[in-house]
Amino acid sequence: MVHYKLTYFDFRGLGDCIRQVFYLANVEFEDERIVMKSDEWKNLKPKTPFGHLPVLTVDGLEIPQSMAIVRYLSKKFGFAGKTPEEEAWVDAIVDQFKDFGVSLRPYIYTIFENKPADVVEKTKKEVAIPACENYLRIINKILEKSKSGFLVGDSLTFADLVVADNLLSLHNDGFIKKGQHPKLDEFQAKIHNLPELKDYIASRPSTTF
Ligand SMILES: N[C@@H](CCC(=O)N[C@@H](CS)C(=O)NCC(=O)O)C(=O)O
Repeated sequence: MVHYKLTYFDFRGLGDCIRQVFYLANVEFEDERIVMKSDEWKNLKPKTPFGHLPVLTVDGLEIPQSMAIVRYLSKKFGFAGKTPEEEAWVDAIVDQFKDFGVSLRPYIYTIFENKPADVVEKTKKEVAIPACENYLRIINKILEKSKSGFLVGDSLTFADLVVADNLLSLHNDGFIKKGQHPKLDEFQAKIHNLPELKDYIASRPSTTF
């Protein structure tokens, strides 16, 4: 049996969609959770392929980069799209999610660098909120056209996992208010209530992001 070990931090972040693929596929994995501000991470960081987590170890082979990992597992377990065109759309949505993350950076830095409250608020208003509105508009538009309620095709793909978990973070951060985007709320609930995921989602440590 293949031995999978996922090394990530003790929050959802970029790692939880990977954990969720294992639950969906009902495949055992070692879920190694590390505290970011710890000596354990300080010692491990230089030994990782790219100096970041997540890293997936497959029978001793290390694979870095969250989206490469989730795509690799999804291809193996059948959640990457059923045709080359579906695969392209799954990748496009995930790339859009990554672009959204990049566009939020100036705002996130104001928080990490403890900038004065007025600078944080200004960056939130001028950068983060418009970026968020643009991203949510794109996802909404895709869902409005979807007949299955999934983002691509008629079954779940890893794009659904990535987007649904990110929507939860945007709710937790106050970027989305309950009821403001019913289609997105409905979508997130649909994914997180899938029978294969429901118990894990209910029992996982509750973190803001
Ligand atoms: N593009 C990378 C980004 C990885 C990344 O930035 N990971 C963060 C946690 S989400 C990290 O390792 N932070 C700790 C550090 O850089 O020391 C991916 O998607 O895996």
